[in-house]
Amino acid sequence: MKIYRNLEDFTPLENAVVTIGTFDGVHIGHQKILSHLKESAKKINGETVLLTFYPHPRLIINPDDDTLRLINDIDEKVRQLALAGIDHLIITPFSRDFSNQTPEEYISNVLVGKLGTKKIVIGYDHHFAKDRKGSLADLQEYAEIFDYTVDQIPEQDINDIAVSSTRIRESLIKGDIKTANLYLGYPFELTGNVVRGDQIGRTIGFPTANLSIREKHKLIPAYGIYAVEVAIYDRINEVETGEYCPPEPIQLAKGMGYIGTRPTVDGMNRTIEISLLDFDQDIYGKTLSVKFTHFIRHDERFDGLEPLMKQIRADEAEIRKIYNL
Ligand SMILES: Cc1cc2nc3c(=O)[nH]c(=O)nc-3n(C[C@H](O)[C@H](O)[C@H](O)COP(=O)(O)O)c2cc1C
Ligand SMILES: Nc1ncnc2c1ncn2[C@@H]1O[C@H](COP(=O)(O)OP(=O)(O)O)[C@@H](O)[C@H]1O
Repeated sequence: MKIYRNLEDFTPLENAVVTIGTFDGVHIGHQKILSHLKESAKKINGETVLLTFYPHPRLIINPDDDTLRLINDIDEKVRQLALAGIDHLIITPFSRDFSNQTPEEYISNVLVGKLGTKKIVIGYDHHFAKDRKGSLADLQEYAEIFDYTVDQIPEQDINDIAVSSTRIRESLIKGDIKTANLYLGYPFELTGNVVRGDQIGRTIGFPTANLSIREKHKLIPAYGIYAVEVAIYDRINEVETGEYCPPEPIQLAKGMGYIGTRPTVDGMNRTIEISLLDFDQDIYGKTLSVKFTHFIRHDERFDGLEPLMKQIRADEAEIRKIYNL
């Protein structure tokens, strides 16, 4: 997959098969669109192009919007799209200029002029251009003039996509990892850098790597304890342009994930901590990608560190059983 961080850097293709959207989650509904895109491209010997926006359009339209909760950060999304087999990924800032084009300008400048679109795959409810005035009807109106075809994704499939996104978000908020992962088609993940905590962990026999999540708008699952699979990276760099190579982890490990306020030690803020099993290394400053596979229990207040340690030992036993460790 080739990545472009700007529409201007893209050279129009002979046979571009294009779709446009935020694709947050790249879940099973999105994956259906992406397979349709790939099949269509194969038929006309074309290449697949996905145009997405970053930062999220809602943040450009309303910068103070604090309600946006993303299933994927940008790196996670890029990796999932590469796995889905997209040929060209354009990540473009959703600027006012871009969004102020008329439907006709957008079709002729962007779709035809910049991308070389031969087929566009779009949902029946897709809107674009100034004031979201552009619709499927506009795409169809200009199809003959500009020599492209339009594939409309049926309403039922779009509803499925909406259901998937909603189900994933609701499930994560409840801690129902099983349902979230079912709709995602892969395990939900959090990516963050390891920062210093209060260093109590090592004194109770469970050192925990404290994660600072990189995406401010990332959806954080319910407080609780989870079984997690962790990939440790030296650092994941910013998404670069050019041929995409997924970053190589320096190590893989399994562990216990904790999300909560640490009520037992009168913690004030939410922390995300990972205690890795059969692991004893300094990983401050490293980047962790944490895949959530099972929910174990809710966050609880214990009467002191002794009962908390006893419970964490029980959590560990349960997680070892899950992973056969
Ligand atoms: C598997 C696991 C389960 C945990 N469960 C709880 C809990 O139920 N209640 C709580 O107050 N803290 C819980 N903690 C958080 C501990 O209080 C925390 O790891 C400890 O205070 C160390 O903090 P530190 O990272 O600042 O060193 C849990 C931590 C782990 C790794
Ligand atoms: N098994 C392990 N799981 C997680 N972190 C570990 C482990 N072994 C060693 N470490 C290191 O110890 C640090 C956590 O120790 P801890 O006493 O909990 O301090 P802090 O409060 O700074 O997180 C981690 O950031 C990591 O560098």
